[in-house]
Amino acid sequence: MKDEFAFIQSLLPKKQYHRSLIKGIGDDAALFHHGDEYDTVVCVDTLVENIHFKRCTMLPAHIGYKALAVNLSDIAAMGGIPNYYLVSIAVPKKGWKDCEVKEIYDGMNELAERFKVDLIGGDTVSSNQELVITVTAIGTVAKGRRLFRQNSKSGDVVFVTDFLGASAAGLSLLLEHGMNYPYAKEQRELIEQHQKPNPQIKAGLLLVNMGVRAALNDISDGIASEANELAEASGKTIVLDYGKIPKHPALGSFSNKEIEDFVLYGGEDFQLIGTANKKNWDQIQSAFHEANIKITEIGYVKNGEPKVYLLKNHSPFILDKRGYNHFRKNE
Ligand SMILES: Nc1ncnc2c1ncn2[C@@H]1O[C@H](COP(=O)(O)OP(=O)(O)OP(=O)(O)O)[C@@H](O)[C@H]1O
Ligand SMILES: Cc1ncc(C[n+]2csc(CCOP(=O)(O)O)c2C)c(N)n1
Ligand SMILES: [Mg+2]
Ligand SMILES: [Mg+2]
Ligand SMILES: [Mg+2]
Repeated sequence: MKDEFAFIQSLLPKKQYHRSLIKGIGDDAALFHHGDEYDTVVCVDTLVENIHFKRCTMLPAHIGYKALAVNLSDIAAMGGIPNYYLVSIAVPKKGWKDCEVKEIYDGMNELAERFKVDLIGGDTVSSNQELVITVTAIGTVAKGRRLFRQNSKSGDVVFVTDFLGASAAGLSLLLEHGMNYPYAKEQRELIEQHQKPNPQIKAGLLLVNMGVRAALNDISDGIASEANELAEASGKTIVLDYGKIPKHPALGSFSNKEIEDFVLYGGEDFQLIGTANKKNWDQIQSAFHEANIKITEIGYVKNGEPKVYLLKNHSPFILDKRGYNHFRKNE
């Protein structure tokens, strides 16, 4: 296989059996009609040993925590509330103690308790080499209020939550020094963001509860990739200003080139990038301020080809859909 996204495009079904389906393949999660007040939202994501983590980058509890977090992040990107999750785990025949596998579940449980999500099932199998964990998350979103990637309109503000770049920087430290190294406080902050990302459920909900039109996507593959997904889904041009993108304050010891790579292409920050009507922007900012969630304007949407431009030192260049792509070489 050459390209993850081209493969997914080739899977789009030509027909649909159920009228209750609102959105299938193509967003962070699928959505279908459920009752009068809510729609159901469902997503699934997998972590694979030596692709998403190594034994030297994550403890078992981190693996569990992150496997659930990446799914709750997709629910957040739809403006949903997570309710349930299922876990499928393939455990290598050698190298994993029972208590370590249990710790994976302890890590999941820590996050599940925070967001009040119930473990309702799963599957347990063996594998020959590597550990694989797949989580399916199920939630609800207020009827008609979902935040699809295709919702961007010309004139919208582009925004991002919190800071970017921490996870990739944390990973680079872990790959260089491992977990048992006397890291400085700032370095530990970056590592924590990599091992235990915080799904922005509250941010998605704030937008939904305000009833504003917004497009939303969570940042798993890097902002360059996710901004392109918004542009493609909405058929609009997105212009981002590099100077306005909030870089994690603990990145200070890295070079400008490294910071740029982490922020634009690193991925796994699990922040939300979105667009919203300019006329609602003040209201959105106040609501986020009150909820103590950082949100930053980083660009705008305009009519044109579905592309992303990045303004750096006032000159624009095309920001390619580069970032993490399974099957492609990731620079
Ligand atoms: N193998 C597959 N079969 C069917 N649908 C798929 C498959 N892989 C991905 N999809 C669907 O394609 C869309 C995009 O998936 P993708 O995994 O890129 O999004 P994501 O989960 O938000 O990102 P990430 O996995 O990087 O966190 C989703 O609707 C997803 O359900
Ligand atoms: C050991 C190790 N090497 C590299 C990475 C980086 N990485 C792996 S998958 C991915 C994108 C998100 O995954 P997906 O698209 O499947 O959601 C990224 C940025 C890592 N986490 N651990
Ligand atoms: Mg996503
Ligand atoms: Mg996915
Ligand atoms: Mg991905």
